Amino acid sequence: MKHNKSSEIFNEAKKYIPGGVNSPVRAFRSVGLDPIFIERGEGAKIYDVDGNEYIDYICSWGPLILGHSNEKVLEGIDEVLRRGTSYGVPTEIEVKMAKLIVEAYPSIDMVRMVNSGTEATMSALRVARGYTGRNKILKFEGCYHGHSDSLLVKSGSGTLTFGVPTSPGVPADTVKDTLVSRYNDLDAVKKIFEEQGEEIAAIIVEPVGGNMGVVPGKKAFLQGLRDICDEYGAVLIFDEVITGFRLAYGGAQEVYGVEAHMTCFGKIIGGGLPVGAYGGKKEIMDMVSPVGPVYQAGTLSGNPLAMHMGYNNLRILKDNPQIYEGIEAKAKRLEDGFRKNIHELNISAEVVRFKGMVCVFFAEGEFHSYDDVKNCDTDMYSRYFKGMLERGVLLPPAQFEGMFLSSEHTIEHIEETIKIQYDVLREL
Ligand SMILES: Cc1ncc(COP(=O)(O)O)c(CN[C@@H](CN)CCC(=O)O)c1O
Repeated sequence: MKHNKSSEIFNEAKKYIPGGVNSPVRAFRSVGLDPIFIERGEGAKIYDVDGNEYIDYICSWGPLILGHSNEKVLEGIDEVLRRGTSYGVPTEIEVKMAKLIVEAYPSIDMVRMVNSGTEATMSALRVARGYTGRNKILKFEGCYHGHSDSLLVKSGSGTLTFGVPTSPGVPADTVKDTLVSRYNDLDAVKKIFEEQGEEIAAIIVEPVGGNMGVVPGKKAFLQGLRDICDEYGAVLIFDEVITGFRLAYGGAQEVYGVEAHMTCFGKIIGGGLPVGAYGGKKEIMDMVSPVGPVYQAGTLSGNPLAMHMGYNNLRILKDNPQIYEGIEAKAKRLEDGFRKNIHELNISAEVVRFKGMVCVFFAEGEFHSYDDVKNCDTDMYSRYFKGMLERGVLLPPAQFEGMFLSSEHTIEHIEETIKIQYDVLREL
C-alpha cells in the first residue's frame, strides 16, 4: 500500500498542529507508524487519501455504531443545517433527545447535554461533589474518563491510594483528592471506604473497561460499588461514554442489572457529531444551574445538528433491537476465528469479548485489571497492527483500546478479517 499523500499531508499538519493531530492516539505513535489521513467513510469501510480501502474497526472510537455516512442517520440533517446551526436559545430537539435518554435508562430522571465525554465526566463529578459536600473521588487504574485535571491521575507509590498526576500541567493539589484503586477489586474499595468513606463524594467507573483493552467489570464488583455508595452516601457514576447504547440500548446498566446514581455519555448519542451528556436522579440533577448552585454551561451544548444526528442514531437503535444481536453475533464470530488463528499458530495472545466489544491482548492469562494487561507485548501489537493495516484492516492504533463494530460490518467483512489475521499472525 502506498501512503504518499498521507505522508505529504502529515508533514504539513505537523507544522500547524501538535503532532499533526487533534487527538494523540490518532498519531499512531503507539504502533510506531505515521498516521493515514482519511478521505471518506462508507458503511464499515474507510478510505484514505491514497485511495486505500480498509475495513474499519475504529469507527471514530465508538460513535459510528451504524457505520459511516449512514443515510438513515443523516436523514433530514441538511434541512436542519439550512434552518440554522445554533441559536444559544433552547430548541425542541433537545427536549426530545433528553426524553429518549431518560426513557432508555431507568436510573436517569434528568439529563444535561454537553459537547464531549470529558465534559460529561468532569461535570458529573462537580455535581456529585456539590451534592454531597465532599471533595474526594475514587477512580480505577486503567479506566479513562477524558482529560479533565482531576481525572488525569495514576496510582500513587506503594499502598498509597492517593493519585499522582499523569500529565505536567496538572497541579498535585488538584489530584490530592483523587483516590485510585484496582479495577474489579471490591475488597480494596471497601478498605478505602472504611478509612475515608465519609469524605468520598463519588466513585467513577467504566462498567466495562474500554481503555485498557476490553476488560469487563465483574457484576459483583459493580453491584458492590453501588452498595458501598449507598452505605456511605457517595454517588456512583457509570462512565458509559463507550458502553452507553452500545452494549444494549440501555447500556451496561441494562446488561448487568446494576443501576448507577449518575451516568455519563458521549460518542453514540451524537451519531458522529460532538456531544456528551450526564444524567441521574432528580435530587442530584436539581443541583445543576440554573435550578441549583452547581455551575456548568456550554455555548454549543445541545446544538441542533448533534441533537438531530444523535436522535436519529438512538431512534434507529431503539426501533431495531436486532442490531445489537447482529453486532454481538459478528463479534462472537470474530472472537472464535481469532482464537482459532492464535491457537493454530501458537501465538502468545488472548481474545477478550464482551457483547459487541472485542480485543486481542498480546499476553496470556486472564484480564481483570490494569495490572493484568500492562505486560502485554506492545511491540508485537505494533507489528500486528501494521500487518493488518497493509492488508486493508484498520484496527485501533494501540494495544490498550477495543475494536468497534457497527451494524454495517457484514459476515463477509468478519470472515475476510479472520483470514487476513491468520496471514498476519503467521508472519509476526
Ligand atoms: C470511557 C470514556 N470516557 C470518556 C472519554 C472522553 O470522551 P471525549 O472527551 O474524547 O469525547 C472516552 C474517550 N475515549 C477515547 C478512546 N478510548 C477517545 C479517543 C481519543 O482520545 O482520541 C472514553 O473512552
